[in-house]
Amino acid sequence: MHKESIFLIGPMGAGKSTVGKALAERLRYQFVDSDHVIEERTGATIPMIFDIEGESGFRDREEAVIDELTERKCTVLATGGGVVERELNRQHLGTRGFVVYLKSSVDALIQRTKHDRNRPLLQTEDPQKVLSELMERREPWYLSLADLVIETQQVPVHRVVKKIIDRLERENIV
Ligand SMILES: Nc1ncnc2c1ncn2[C@@H]1O[C@H](COP(=O)(O)OP(=O)(O)OP(=O)(O)O)[C@@H](O)[C@H]1O
Ligand SMILES: O=C(O)C1=C[C@@H](O)[C@@H](O)[C@H](O)C1
Ligand SMILES: [Mg+2]
Repeated sequence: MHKESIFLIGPMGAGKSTVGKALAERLRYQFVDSDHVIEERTGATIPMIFDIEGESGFRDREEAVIDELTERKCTVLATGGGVVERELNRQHLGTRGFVVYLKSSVDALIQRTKHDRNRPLLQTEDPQKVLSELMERREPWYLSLADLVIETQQVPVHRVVKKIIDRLERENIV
């Protein structure tokens, strides 16, 4: 099967944006990050959107952007960690491209995100608890959507990219 675009899914801090950019460069694909597109189109940061419109306002914007971006060809799409919350997003991701789940432990995710204020859901007393609860709900979706699961724990970004490319080439996806 030849699927033309690569969709990266996984929780906050999994490395979707970082890995996605490097992967797109290696494949000579376009890179697009749905969180960035939402911010550009809204003219506001994600924390501002959450403040003003709530999470559901953000999810509505995300759903519209995902519908559009999953139609693009030869693209690496980095999604937001909560993209799997909406059924329509799951349908589009699952039917329009090759889905890679970047997997990591909650501990590693916390380490990677702890200095970053740009993730409103983690600006709480106990981000570890919040992230664990989110993972409990979301991981079954990540796993069921994934054509490929890549462990990213203790693996530097360039090695994650190489692992993905090796699999894509071996399976004749790119
Ligand atoms: N494999 C890795 N090893 C170590 N650090 C990493 C790895 N992948 C990403 N990081 C670092 O973790 C942080 C979060 O990465 P990134 O922003 O790419 O995550 P994300 O999956 O896009 O998160 P979000 O869903 O919030 O957009 C960054 O500082 C990045 O440099
Ligand atoms: O996990 C989440 O729900 C989110 C992840 C980020 O990528 C952003 O999309 C936003 O901060 C929400
Ligand atoms: Mg990101």
